[in-house]
Amino acid sequence: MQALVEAIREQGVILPGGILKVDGLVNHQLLPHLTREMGERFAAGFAPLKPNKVVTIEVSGIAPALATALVLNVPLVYARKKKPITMQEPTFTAQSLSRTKGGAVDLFVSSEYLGPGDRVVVIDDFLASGGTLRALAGIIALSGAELLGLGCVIEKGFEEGRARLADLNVPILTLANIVRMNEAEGVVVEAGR
Ligand SMILES: O=P(O)(O)OC[C@H]1O[C@H](OP(=O)(O)OP(=O)(O)O)[C@H](O)[C@@H]1O
Ligand SMILES: O=c1[nH]c(=O)c2nc[nH]c2[nH]1
Repeated sequence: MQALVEAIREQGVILPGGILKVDGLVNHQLLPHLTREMGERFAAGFAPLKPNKVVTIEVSGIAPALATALVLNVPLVYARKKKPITMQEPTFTAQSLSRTKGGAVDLFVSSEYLGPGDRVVVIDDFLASGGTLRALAGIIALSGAELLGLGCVIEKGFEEGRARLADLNVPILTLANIVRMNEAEGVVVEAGR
């Protein structure tokens, strides 16, 4: 997605610990036209699989996931990181590590909104180590739903999350790929795959 690649080139900042700051387009401020195109790209890629639900994780996954769900015309379910008292039991839960806040994070999805018969596409903002998507895939498996595909806005190819998720045996679609990033070269980014 060329517009995304250009926005990352313009705004991406390398932070310590191998973190790419893209707060101006994905993680704090959103650019609606860019978000809409993300949704269109994911929807075009996944529509042939006939999903009936999009699943993501709060908070940064919600915008691209909603843009995708709008085009596919299916509901969007987002995993919560704290279980609210409104959430109906039984719930499906898994743990992941937060890359930007540190520490373990619990993810919760209620059986009220995910279960057998659901055909799910997962959308998130970053694919880095793959740990978060692995946790969400675990929740989907626990629920009895079928995972059809994974879509991430930005892949950090050098963290090799894609290879780690290969055993899930589903297509992985990303819109921009960070090949490497360092002080000398800056952020080396190409179209996703
Ligand atoms: O592939 P991984 O190594 O698991 O990294 C990707 C995850 O890390 C971020 O979550 P984080 O909890 O940092 O932030 P968020 O609250 O902005 O979604 C991001 O939103 C992805 O969900
Ligand atoms: O804002 C972010 N920048 C990153 O580099 C990253 N990796 C995983 N999750 C991330 N979030």
